[in-house]
Amino acid sequence: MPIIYHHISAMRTALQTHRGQQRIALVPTMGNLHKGHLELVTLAKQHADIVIVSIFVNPTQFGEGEDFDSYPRTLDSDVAKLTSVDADYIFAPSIDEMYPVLPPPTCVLAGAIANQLCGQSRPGHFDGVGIVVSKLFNIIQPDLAVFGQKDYQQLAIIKQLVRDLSYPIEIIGAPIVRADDGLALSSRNQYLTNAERQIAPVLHQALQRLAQQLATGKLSQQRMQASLAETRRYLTDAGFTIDYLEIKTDQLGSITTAEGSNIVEKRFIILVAAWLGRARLLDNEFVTINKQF
Ligand SMILES: Nc1ncnc2c1ncn2[C@@H]1O[C@H](COP(=O)(O)OP(=O)(O)OP(=O)(O)O)[C@@H](O)[C@H]1O
Ligand SMILES: CC(C)(CO)[C@@H](O)C(=O)[O-]
Ligand code: BAL
Repeated sequence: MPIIYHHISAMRTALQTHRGQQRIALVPTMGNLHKGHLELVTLAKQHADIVIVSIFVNPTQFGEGEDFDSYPRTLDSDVAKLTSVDADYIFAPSIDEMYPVLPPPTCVLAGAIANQLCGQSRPGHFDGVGIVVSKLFNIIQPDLAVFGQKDYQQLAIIKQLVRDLSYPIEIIGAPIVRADDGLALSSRNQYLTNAERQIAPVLHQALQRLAQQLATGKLSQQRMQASLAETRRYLTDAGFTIDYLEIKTDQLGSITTAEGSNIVEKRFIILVAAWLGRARLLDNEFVTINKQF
């Protein structure tokens, strides 16, 4: 069973016996763990000797009117799940422990990459992620940290944070873990009613369909926009309210258009966020253009 620490000083002391001798991995989470989180731990175990899972529902990344109060907090069952994958430590601090002053006057801002996609509909969200992840990195000082590709923008922002603040930490992106019907696992899936849960896999199906359309033939800006518009209609008809459906480079830059309006990139990513009832679902899918085009 993993050892649980609620205080920064005790967590740091425990890690002293490992530091320098064993490779330490951090898996940051907000708890209410599912198979997606457990895969992050399994991946971390493959790259490190000691795995710490942090469980902290971080208030600074929730906006006004968001689900901070109702976010599921399930520490006992999380501990049981982490025992099954052999996690070594759980770091589960209180809000006071993490934030002596709330909101913290110190900011970690990610710039342009954070002002698009999820950052547009959740202003300040990535500032909150930036500060809490910086704090976790400083407290744990891991050799590596694992984040899921489901939250692709978050992963890109954390890679930028590590580069810009010179953290000596390797960042590993873990593939999206899905239910059998293709729905990306997420703690917020439990906000779906039974009827909505039947519809939810359409999100991934729509991404796969769009990816297939875009991967074949010469891809012009017009054809890309038409396929995006058609997919937006398809999702809206299925009952989703689309927050965004966009195509970006793997670094989350804009797609470039050459003369003749053809798309330059041969590999790019489709990203979507869409509401279904009370749940805001995220997903993404990479597209690689078939070689002959
Ligand atoms: N299905 C998944 N596949 C891979 N990684 C995942 C998956 N779901 C969550 N993660 C990763 O787990 C880490 C912790 O995420 P978090 O605790 O917010 O879980 P979540 O299921 O994404 O919850 P939420 O519903 O709040 O988005 C993040 O790095 C996230 O990308
Ligand atoms: C990285 C994280 C644990 C920071 O609170 C959170 O944003 C999440 O669960 O993805
Ligand atoms: N997994 C992302 C955390 C959040 O939605 O706040």
